Amino acid sequence: MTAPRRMHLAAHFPGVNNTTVWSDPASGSQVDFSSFHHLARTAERGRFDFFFLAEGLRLREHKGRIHDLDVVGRPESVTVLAALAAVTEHVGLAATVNATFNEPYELARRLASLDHLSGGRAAWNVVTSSDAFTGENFRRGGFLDHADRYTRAAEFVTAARTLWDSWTPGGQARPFVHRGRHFDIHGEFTVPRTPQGRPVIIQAGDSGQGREFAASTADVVFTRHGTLEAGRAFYADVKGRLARYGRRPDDVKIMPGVTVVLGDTDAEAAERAAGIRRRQVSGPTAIVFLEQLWGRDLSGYDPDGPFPDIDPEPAGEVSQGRVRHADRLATAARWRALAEEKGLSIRETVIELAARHSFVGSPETVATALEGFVAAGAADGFILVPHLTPGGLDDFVDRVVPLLQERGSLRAEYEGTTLRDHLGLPRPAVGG
Ligand SMILES: Cc1cc2nc3c(=O)[nH]c(=O)nc-3n(C[C@H](O)[C@H](O)[C@H](O)COP(=O)(O)O)c2cc1C
Repeated sequence: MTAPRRMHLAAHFPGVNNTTVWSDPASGSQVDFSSFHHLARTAERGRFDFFFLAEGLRLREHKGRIHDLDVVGRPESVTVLAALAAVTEHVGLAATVNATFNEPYELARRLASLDHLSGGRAAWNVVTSSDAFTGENFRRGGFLDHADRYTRAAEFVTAARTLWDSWTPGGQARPFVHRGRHFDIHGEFTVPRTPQGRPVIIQAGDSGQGREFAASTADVVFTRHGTLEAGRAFYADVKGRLARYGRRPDDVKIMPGVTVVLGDTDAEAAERAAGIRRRQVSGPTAIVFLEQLWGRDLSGYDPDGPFPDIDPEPAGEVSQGRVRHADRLATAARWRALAEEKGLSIRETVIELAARHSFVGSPETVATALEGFVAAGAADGFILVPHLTPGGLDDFVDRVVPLLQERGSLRAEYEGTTLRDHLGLPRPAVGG
């Protein structure tokens, strides 16, 4: 029997979504350091590659009020990770930081500092942000179109690499120069070359441009394509783009964000999953979910009743922040067809659309399914998104991780010290 392929695992600290059941009595603070500490230590106990923090630069609004499904506020990622560096030893520390509103010199300095403080465990998830609403927080306002956001992001990473590479491995600072469309900078970088040479780059965009950016630049791709079929298509697409940049399939790790619900038996897990889904989508949550697409007030509808028979308002905006629907009428028609075909209420339809769990079953069932994804070329690993903070991955690490380790599909111990070591990525040569 050949050994199974090793998978890479990461832990996602819950953020802006309705995955997290903040109303659960077992749910803790999203701000207290003890929450970050607990989840990061759990990830390390499970020999995960990295701990991941998302970023939202503006609290979403719904009907002019702070969106009550969101965590109301959270601390800045690099700062949190710097504190975690002191209380963890091995696990990678990945910060989502926007490339539209920051500047290369300042961010490269912060990430290089994190790489030093953590002994080579820093990663940067390069996101571009999607809206003028977020931009209003900044001096630059809306600032860039979708297309320009990726050219800026690509140039941002190139500039950051120039800065990271400007010190010789021997410890000499050399002047740097970067001249491009978005940045024209030169000078001397203040942070010596870091343990990883350069922090790991993660990318999370899904458009053609986002995928191209990932293929040219990223070490890890965080994707939403968490079903077997969609995962395989995405995986083949992104890996197929690499050769154009002189890269090999193994140079980029593809990691979908997934949820796991465990039980002693598959039946018990299925029952728990159904209960969690209902808590993730309350009646009012379901109406809000629909209003985001409809762009109009639907508060008169009964969440346990049939789907609205009126159409969305094509130009209506009741929500501000990261909700995007390309074609509202077509999407509404699709949702309505699903409701009618299965005889579902509004709430049941939203549960079906928004709260499906990726892996549900006993520890054996889940371990086998995760391995199946990797074997089938749908993923190189997974970013686990728990529904509870901070204890939501305790069970996974206690019950699934030992099985994966026994079967050889997950490392039993860390074999290197840096995040690049965990991911099997070489330390880049200066200027390479
Ligand atoms: C799985 C996933 C996670 C993301 N996480 C964040 C995030 O934490 N913060 C953020 O500002 N944007 C996040 N984004 C948004 C992307 O950076 C990007 O702005 C957005 O997907 C639009 O780009 P696209 O059209 O290429 O998909 C995420 C996107 C995906 C697919």
